[in-house]
Amino acid sequence: MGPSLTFENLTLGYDRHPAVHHLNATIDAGSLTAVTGPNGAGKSTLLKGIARSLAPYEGKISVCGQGHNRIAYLPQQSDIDRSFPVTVWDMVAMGLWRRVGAFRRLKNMDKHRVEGALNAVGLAGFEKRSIGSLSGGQMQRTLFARLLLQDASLILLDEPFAAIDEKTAADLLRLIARWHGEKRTIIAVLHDFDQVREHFPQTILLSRELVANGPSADVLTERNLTRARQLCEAFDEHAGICTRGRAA
Ligand SMILES: Nc1ncnc2c1ncn2[C@@H]1O[C@H](COP(=O)(O)OP(=O)(O)OP(=O)(O)O)[C@@H](O)[C@H]1O
Repeated sequence: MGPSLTFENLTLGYDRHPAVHHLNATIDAGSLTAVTGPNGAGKSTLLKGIARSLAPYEGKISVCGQGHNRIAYLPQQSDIDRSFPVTVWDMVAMGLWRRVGAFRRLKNMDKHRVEGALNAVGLAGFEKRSIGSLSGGQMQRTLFARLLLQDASLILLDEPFAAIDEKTAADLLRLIARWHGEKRTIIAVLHDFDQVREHFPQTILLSRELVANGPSADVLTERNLTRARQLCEAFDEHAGICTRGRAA
């Protein structure tokens, strides 16, 4: 079972400007949650906070339960340097680092694991290709194969289906459903509300602050979406960290 998460008065930001503001919400252990909201709503920032690549200005994120340290984070494709000279095989094999160490040779069993992950994402035969030569969809499949090997209990996906075709999205959604069946906790930043309604039981609707949190059908109402848009439009980009919600 993956861990549960609690956000308590969480404020995250950059250069003292808040991007996620006074967030209070919970994510259940083993749940499949979409984080959605307008552009600039703080969705990627929230994932960075959970992945611990960004420390809170205020409040905290508690990750509780077994395997709370086994976090896999898939950043947006635009954040990944594809000019790095590495093959598909090596990129996927990096998913085993935690288990085998970065500099140890792979045993036969590990090699079978890498092959299995490549087969699972439909990339058999691509082993020797450099990642710089892949299409966007093939790169995303490569990154999902690496996630398969990471065997994490908390999986963070930032816009995993941006700029990929329907077939690839459907294949990757099946992998996500498999992880959900294995009771891992999965959090994905998404923009397609129909996709969220169909495949993600829980949603956090964010617009710097929390708009709504709960079952996707209850969260993704016209009323909430309008409120999210209004909040984002009204937000002052230059606002500093405020003291609202700060303990006296
Ligand atoms: N590294 C950074 N330095 C300074 N400001 C940043 C940085 N990253 C994001 N921001 C700002 O923080 C705010 C939230 O950005 P974030 O990327 O979290 O939004 P998002 O909801 O993921 O947006 P999108 O849907 O466009 O990807 C934006 O105003 C953005 O300009």
